Amino acid sequence: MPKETSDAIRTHRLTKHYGSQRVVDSLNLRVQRGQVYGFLGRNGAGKSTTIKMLMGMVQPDSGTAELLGEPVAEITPETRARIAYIAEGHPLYNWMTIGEAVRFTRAFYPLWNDTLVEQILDHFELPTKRKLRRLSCGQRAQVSLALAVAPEPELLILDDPTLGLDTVVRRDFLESLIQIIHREGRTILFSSHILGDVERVADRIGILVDGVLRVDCPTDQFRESVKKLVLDFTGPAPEGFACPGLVQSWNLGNQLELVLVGYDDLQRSAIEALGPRNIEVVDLNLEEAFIEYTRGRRRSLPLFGQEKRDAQSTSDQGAA
Ligand SMILES: Nc1ncnc2c1ncn2[C@@H]1O[C@H](COP(=O)(O)OP(=O)(O)OP(=O)(O)O)[C@@H](O)[C@H]1O
Repeated sequence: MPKETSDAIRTHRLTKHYGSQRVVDSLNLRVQRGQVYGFLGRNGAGKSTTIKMLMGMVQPDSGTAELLGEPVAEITPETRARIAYIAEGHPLYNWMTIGEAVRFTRAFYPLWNDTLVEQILDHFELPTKRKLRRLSCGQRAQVSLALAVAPEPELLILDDPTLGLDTVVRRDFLESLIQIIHREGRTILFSSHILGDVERVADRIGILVDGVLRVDCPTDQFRESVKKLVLDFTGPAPEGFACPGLVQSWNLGNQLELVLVGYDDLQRSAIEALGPRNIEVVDLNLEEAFIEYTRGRRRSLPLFGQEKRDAQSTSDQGAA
C-alpha cells in the first residue's frame, strides 16, 4: 500500500555516477501534490538522469526515490498507471497510425479519457489515420501529450517536452498543459530550457548545477531574490569584494558589477562601505536570473531556498 504523503515526488540523497563523473549528487527533491515544478539546469546538469531514475529506467548508485508514496524500485502497476511520463524527443512506435497508438496505449491503463484524447487531437488537427513516422517534431509532441494525459494521471513527468517546437506550437502545447494542470490535484515536474515558459507555468523551480540541487524555491522568490548591482566609482573599482550571497562579480574599470542572491541590509552595508558614487539595483526576469546564477563559477554557488526544506525533511525522517 502506498503511504499517505503530501509529496508526489520525494528523493533522498539520490546519487548517480557515470564513470568517475558524479552526475547526480545527493539529491533531496520534494515536489508536493498539486505543484508544477520546473526542473532546470544547463546542458549536462543531470536533469534527464534524475528523471530516468524517477521512472526506474536508470538505477541509482545510492539514495532512494518515491513517487506517490511508493519506492520507485517497488512501484505497483496500479500506482504506475497513475503516473505519466513523456521522454525527451517523444519516442513513439513509428509504424503505427495515431489511432493505433491510441488503442495500443489505452490497453495498458484501467482509466482512459477518450473525450480528452479526441479534444487534444482535434485541437491540434491531427487525423487518427496519419502514420506517426509522417509527423513533424511538434506533432509528435502533441500526440505524446494526448497519450500521456488520457489515463488522467495524478503525476506527469515531462523531460524537455517543448524541445524543438516552434513558438506557436510551444504556446499551444503549454496552454493544453495548463488546462490539464487546472484539473484538481495534478502534479507536474517538467524540465526545460525555455525560461519564459517556466516562468508562466511553474509554481516552484529547482536548479541543478553539476548534479547538485542549488536552488529549490517558489519561482517568484528566486526571480525576485537575484539582483544585479552596478556600482560606479570615481576612480578604479576595488578588487576582491566578497560578501555572503555573492554569485558573480566583474570589475570593469570604474564600474563593479555584482550578482547577489537575497539582497539584504547586510549586503547593502558591505557594498556601501566600498564608497561607490552610485549604486544601481537591476531587477531580473527568470531567464536573466538563471543565466546570472548559473554561468561562470559553479561549485561555490550559494545554495538557495533549501535550508528550510532540508530541516523539514530531517524532522520528517525523525518522526517516521
Ligand atoms: N548513459 C550515459 N553514459 C555515460 N554518461 C552519461 C549517460 N547519460 C548521461 N551521461 C552524462 O551525464 C551528464 C548528465 O546528463 P543528463 O542527460 O542527465 O543532463 P541534462 O541536464 O538532462 O542535459 P540536457 O539539458 O543537455 O538534456 C552528462 O555529462 C552526460 O554526458
